[in-house]
Amino acid sequence: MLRYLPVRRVHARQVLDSRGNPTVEVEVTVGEGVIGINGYTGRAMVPSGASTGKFEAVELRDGEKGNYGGLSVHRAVENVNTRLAEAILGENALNQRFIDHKIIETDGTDNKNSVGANAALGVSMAVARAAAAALRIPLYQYMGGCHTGRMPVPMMNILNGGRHADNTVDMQEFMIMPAGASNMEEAIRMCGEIYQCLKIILKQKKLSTAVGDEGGFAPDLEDSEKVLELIMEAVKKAGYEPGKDIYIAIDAAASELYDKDRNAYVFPGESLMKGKEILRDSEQMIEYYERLLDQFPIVSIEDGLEEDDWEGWKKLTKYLGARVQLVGDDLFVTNIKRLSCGIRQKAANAILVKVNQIGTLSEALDAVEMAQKSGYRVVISHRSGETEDSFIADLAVATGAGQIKTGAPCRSDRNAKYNQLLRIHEELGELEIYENPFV
Ligand SMILES: C=C(OP(=O)(O)O)C(=O)O
Ligand SMILES: [Mg+2]
Repeated sequence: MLRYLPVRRVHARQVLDSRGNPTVEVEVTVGEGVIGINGYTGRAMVPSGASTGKFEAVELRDGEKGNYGGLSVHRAVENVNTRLAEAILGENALNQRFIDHKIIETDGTDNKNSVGANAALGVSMAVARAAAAALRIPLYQYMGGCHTGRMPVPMMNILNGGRHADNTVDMQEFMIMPAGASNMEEAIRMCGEIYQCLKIILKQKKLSTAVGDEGGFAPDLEDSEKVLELIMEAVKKAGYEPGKDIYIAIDAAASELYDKDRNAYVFPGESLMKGKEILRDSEQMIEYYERLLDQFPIVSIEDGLEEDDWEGWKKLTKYLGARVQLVGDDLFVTNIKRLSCGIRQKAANAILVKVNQIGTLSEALDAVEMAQKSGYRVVISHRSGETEDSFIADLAVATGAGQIKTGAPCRSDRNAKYNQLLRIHEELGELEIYENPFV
C-alpha cells in the first residue's frame, strides 16, 4: 500500500498569465525512484486578481528592482526554489495538510507576505497534482474522494465592466447560469450559444464586441439595466427562457466603487453616460438591487457592498438574503477567520473561493467545509488574470460546490476550465450529478 510518497524535487519558473503579466509556475516531482524514471510530476500555475480584496494573502512581486514594470515574480520563484523546497523535500506528498502546514510555517506571517501567496499556492497545487498522478487517479477524485460526482453550474461572465474593462459599465461582471441544463455538456453549450447571440446583437446595435479580461464583451452602455436587457435579448434569441432555463448572476465588485471620503458608491460610467453624478449609499445600493431583482431573474449578487461594511452586509442579508444568493468575495477572501465572522453576524449567505486569496489548498478546502457546514453556498472561482491551468475545474467537482465562476467561453485561459469539466463529464458518464442550486 502506498502510504509514503516523498517529495523529490521542487522547481519554479516565471511564466506569463492571460494579461501578459508574469506569474509563478511550479513543478513538484514525487516518488521513490530516480527522478524521471519512477517519479511523478505535478505542475501548477498561479492566477492573479485585478480587483483584489484588501484582506487577501499577499502576491509577491519584485517591485522597483524587477522588470515587466515591477510585476516580475523572481523573488517568489526564488522562494519556491529555496525556502519552500527545503521545507518539503522528503516530506510525504500524500499528506496535503502537512505539506501546507510546512508552507505556512516557512512563511511565518498572517498573510503570506514573506514567501508570497503566489509561491505558496504554486507549491501547494503542484503537490496535489503530483500525488494524484502517483496514485493514478483523477485530480478531482484525489481531492474529493471516491463518491465525487457533483458538477458545478457555470456562472459564465459574458459582459465585463469595472476594473476588468475600459468601458462605461460600472459593475464588474454580468453572468448567465444555465440552471435548466441537465448536464455539464448541455450547460456549456447553452452558455456558448447565448454568448454568440449576444455578439450578434451587439454588432446589430453597432456596439463594441471587444472583450474584457475575462472574455465577456465590454461595450459602452448606460447602466446595469441596459446590460441586463441586452442579456435577456441574447438568452431569448438563443431559444432559451430567462428565469427558467437561464438565471443571472452579478458581481458588483462594490469595494472598487466605494469612495471612503464620501461614504458612498460612485458610478463613474453611469455618471458619464447620463451627464450627472450617480452616487449611492449603502441603503440606496440595497434598494437598487431590489429594483434589479424585481425586473430580472437574478439569483446571485456578489460583493454587493464593500469589504469593510459589515453593518451594510447584515442589512443586505436581512432584506434580500431569502430572495437571492449573496456572495462574499472581497468580504471573505477565502479566509475562515473572516468567514466565521460573517457567519456569526449573518452577513452574506455564500462564499466565493479563490485559492490564491489564501495561498494553500488545505486552507481553501477549510473555507469550503466551514461554509458548507454553516449552510452557506460555495462558488469556486478563477481570477481575472488566469492561465491554462485547469485546477479549479477539478476543485469545483471535488468539493461538490455546485457552482463555478470561470469567465466567457472565448479565451483559452477560461476554456481550459470548461474543457476540463467536459472531460470530467465524459468520465463520470451517467453518474454525473448536475443540479439547479436554486430550487
Ligand atoms: C474574479 C474576480 O476578479 P479579480 O480576479 O480581478 O479579483 C472577482 O472579483 O470575482
Ligand atoms: Mg468578485
